[in-house]
Amino acid sequence: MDEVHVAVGVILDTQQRILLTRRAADAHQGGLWEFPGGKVEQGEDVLTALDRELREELAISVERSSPLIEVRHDYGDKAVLLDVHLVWNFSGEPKGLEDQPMTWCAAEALGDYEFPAANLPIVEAVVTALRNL
Ligand SMILES: Nc1nc2c([nH]c(=O)n2[C@H]2C[C@H](O)[C@@H](COP(=O)(O)OP(=O)(O)OP(=O)(O)O)O2)c(=O)[nH]1
Ligand SMILES: [Mg+2]
Repeated sequence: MDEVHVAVGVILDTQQRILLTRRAADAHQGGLWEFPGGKVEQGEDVLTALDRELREELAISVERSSPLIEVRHDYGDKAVLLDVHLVWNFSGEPKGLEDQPMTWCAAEALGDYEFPAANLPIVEAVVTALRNL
């Protein structure tokens, strides 16, 4: 099965809270919370894709980021490579341009949200990264 390359942003505010959005009910892994992002286009650099997706979905643009983790996961109906980056600084005020629910969540509260199965190692990596600041 072809693997879908996805640029994913763990977007932090000044208090190190994390921006979560909820996937549309009819989308793949619908209704679950996610870290914003989307598919890398043919020939596109992952950071370019991340910036483009965050502009499209949230009207923000990435100012400073660092790689966090790469996660491969096969859902059966779809295989993904999540290329996850911490977004330390961004410009603009995030708003759900696709009417997606949105919330800021402290790292220690990530366990209260339902994520797609592929996100488990991401959540662990976020908690570790923020604990070690
Ligand atoms: N953005 C994002 N996608 C995730 C996460 N976890 C996870 O399994 N995925 C999966 C769900 C999807 O199969 C794929 C991302 O695709 P997407 O639907 O966000 O892609 P996109 O924004 O380009 O949207 P579209 O072109 O399909 O409308 O990665 C996550 O935390 N964030
Ligand atoms: Mg998306």
